[in-house]
Amino acid sequence: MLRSKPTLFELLQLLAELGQYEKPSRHMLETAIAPSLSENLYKLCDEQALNDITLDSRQASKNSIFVAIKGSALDGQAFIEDAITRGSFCVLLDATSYELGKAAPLFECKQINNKAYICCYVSDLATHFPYLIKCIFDTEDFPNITAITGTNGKTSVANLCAQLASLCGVKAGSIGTLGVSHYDLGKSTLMSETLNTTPDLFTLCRHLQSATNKGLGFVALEASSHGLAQKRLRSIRTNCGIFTNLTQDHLDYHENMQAYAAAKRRLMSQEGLQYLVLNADDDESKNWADISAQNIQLAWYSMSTLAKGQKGSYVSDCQYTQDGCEISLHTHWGNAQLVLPLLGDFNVANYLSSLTALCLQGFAFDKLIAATKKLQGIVGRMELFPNSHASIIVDYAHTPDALKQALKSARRHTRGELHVVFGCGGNRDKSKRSLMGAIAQSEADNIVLTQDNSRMESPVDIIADIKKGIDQQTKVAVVLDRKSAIKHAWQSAKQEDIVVLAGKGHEDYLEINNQRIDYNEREYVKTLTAVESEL
Ligand SMILES: CC(=O)N[C@H]1[C@@H](OP(=O)(O)OP(=O)(O)OC[C@H]2O[C@@H](n3ccc(=O)[nH]c3=O)[C@H](O)[C@@H]2O)O[C@H](CO)[C@@H](O)[C@@H]1O[C@H](C)C(=O)N[C@@H](C)C(=O)N[C@H](CCC(=O)O)C(=O)O
Ligand SMILES: Nc1ncnc2c1ncn2[C@@H]1O[C@H](COP(=O)(O)OP(=O)(O)OP(=O)(O)O)[C@@H](O)[C@H]1O
Repeated sequence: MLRSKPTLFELLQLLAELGQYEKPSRHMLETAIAPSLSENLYKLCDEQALNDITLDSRQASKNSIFVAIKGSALDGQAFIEDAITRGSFCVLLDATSYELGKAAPLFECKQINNKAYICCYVSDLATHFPYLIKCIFDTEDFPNITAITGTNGKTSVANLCAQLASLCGVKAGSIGTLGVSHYDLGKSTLMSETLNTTPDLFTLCRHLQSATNKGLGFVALEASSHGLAQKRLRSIRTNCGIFTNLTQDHLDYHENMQAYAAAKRRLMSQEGLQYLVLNADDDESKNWADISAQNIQLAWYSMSTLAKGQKGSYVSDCQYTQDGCEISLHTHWGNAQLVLPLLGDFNVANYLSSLTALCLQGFAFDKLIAATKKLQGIVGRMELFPNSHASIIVDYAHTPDALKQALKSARRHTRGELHVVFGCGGNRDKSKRSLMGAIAQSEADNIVLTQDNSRMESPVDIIADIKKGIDQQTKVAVVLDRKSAIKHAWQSAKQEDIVVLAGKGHEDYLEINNQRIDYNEREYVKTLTAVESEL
C-alpha cells in the first residue's frame, strides 16, 4: 500500500538515518510492545500513517503524538497522562529526560490507566521539529504566507491583508491575536481561537493544513517577538515579511530593547522569504534594510514620502472625517484617491503596508483599489461606536506608543474634547505604566483611570504607578469598575466629544486574581449608547 506519510516506526527509522541513533528493527518494536500484549498499539506504530502531533496535552487528538518538552514554567512530562487519556498513542521525549545516569532506550512501552502507549527518547528532540512537521503535514502545499511583525499593527495588518486578498478573489486566512479566520470575498469566519498570537509550530501547522484543505491561497500570519524568539515559525516557508514599527513593549521578557529588536529581526531569516515590506517612517526599518539578504526584494511605505529609489507606497494628503480618512495614494503600481473606512494615521499606514505587500506579490493594483472600497473596520482596533451624544472608540492600545497614536488619531477626528479611559495590565512590564500616564496627560483633555487585566496585582497599585506619570491630577478621575468608568466618562462628555476606551479591544474578559471574568467592552458600549435617549 502506498502511503504519503510515514508510520511511527518509519519515522524512527528516518530519524536514525539522520544519524541520531542506531536504526531500530521490527524485532525491537515487537519485543518492546509484546509484554503489554497490545495488538492495537503495534498496529498504530507500524501500520498507521502519522496524523497529528502536539506540544500541548489539551490539544491531543485520537492517535496523535504528544511531544513532552520542558518549558519555561512547566514540564510537558507532567501532562503525559492527560495526553494519553485524550487519545495520544505515543510520547516523544528528549533523550536527556530519561532516568539520570542511564542511557535511554530508543523506545519502551508503558501504561497509564490500563492504556498502553509508546514512549520514544530522541536526542536533541527540539532540533528535529522541522523534520517532524514535514512527516505529518503537507508543508509544501501550504498557502502563500505573509508574516507580520512589529510592536503595533500586526493584527490590523494581518486582517487588512486577508480582507484585501479575499476581495481580489483569493480565499485567504489570518492567524493571530483575533484567532484563526478564513475570508471569502471579504466575509470572515472565525475558525478557532488562539492561545498565543503566534501559535507553537505544531499548532500553526495544523491551522495551515486546514487552510490548505479548505483551498486557501493566502495566509497573513502575526509573528510576535515571543514567537520569533522561541522559533515558533521555524521552517514555515514565508513568501513575504512586513515590519510595522518598533517601540517599547515586552521588556519583562526580552529585558532590553536590543534583544527585543533582535527577536523581531529573526523574521528576515524565514525560509523562502522573497519580499520584505518596511516602514520608511520608522528608524528600525533602516537596520532591517541594511542586513536583509541580497535576494530579498524590498518595498517601503510612508505617511509622507519615499526617498528616491525606494519602491513602494505613500500618501500625500490625508483628510480626517468623522468615520474615516480620505487619502491621495501614490504607489509604484499606480495612484488613486480613496476613502478608507478606518480611523487614524496608523491605520492608513497599516493599509499602505498591506497594499504594498499584496502588490509586491503580484496582486493587480486596480483590483486592490476596487477591493479597498469594500474594506471593513477591524474589531476592537479604533472601532467607532457613533451615537448622538458623544462617539466612543474602542481600541486595543496597551503600549505607550499605541496609546499615543490612538489618542493623536482620535484627536484629529474630533471637533470637541477628547476623553480617555484606561488602565494597565498586572504582572507585566511595569515601566510602561507611568509612560502611559504621561501620554494620556499630554494627548487627552480628561482621563479616567480604571481596571485592566490586573492579574495577581492590586489595580489600586497599578493605577498609582500610572499616576506617577501625571502631574495635572485635576484631569484625572479614578473609577475602579471598568463599566462604571466608561459610563462616567461618556456621561461627562459633551456632543462632538470623543471617548477613547483603550486596552481591551476585542477581548471578552477581564483577568483579575488569575481568573477570567466575562467582560465584553464592545457589547457594553452598544448597550450603553442604546439608552442615550435617557440622558
Ligand atoms: C513565556 C512564553 O511565551 N511561554 C510560551 C511557551 O511556553 P513554555 O515553553 O514556557 O511552556 P510551559 O507553559 O512551561 O509548559 C511546558 C510544556 O507543557 C505543555 N503543557 C502545558 C499545560 C498543559 O495543560 N498541557 C501541556 O501539555 C506546554 O504546551 C509546553 O509544551 O510556549 C508555549 C507554546 O508555544 C506558549 O503557549 C507559552 O505562552 C504563554 C501562554 C504566554 O503567555 N505567552 C505570551 C507571553 C506570548 O507568547 N505572547 C505573544 C504575544 C505578545 C504580544 O505581541 O502581545 C504570543 O505570541 O502570544
Ligand atoms: N501601525 C501602528 N502604529 C502604531 N500603533 C498602532 C498601529 N496599528 C495599530 N496601532 C495601535 O496598537 C493597537 C494594537 O493594534 P494591533 O492589534 O493591530 O497591533 P498588534 O501588533 O497586533 O498588537 P498585539 O500584539 O499587542 O495584539 C491598536 O489598537 C492601536 O491603538
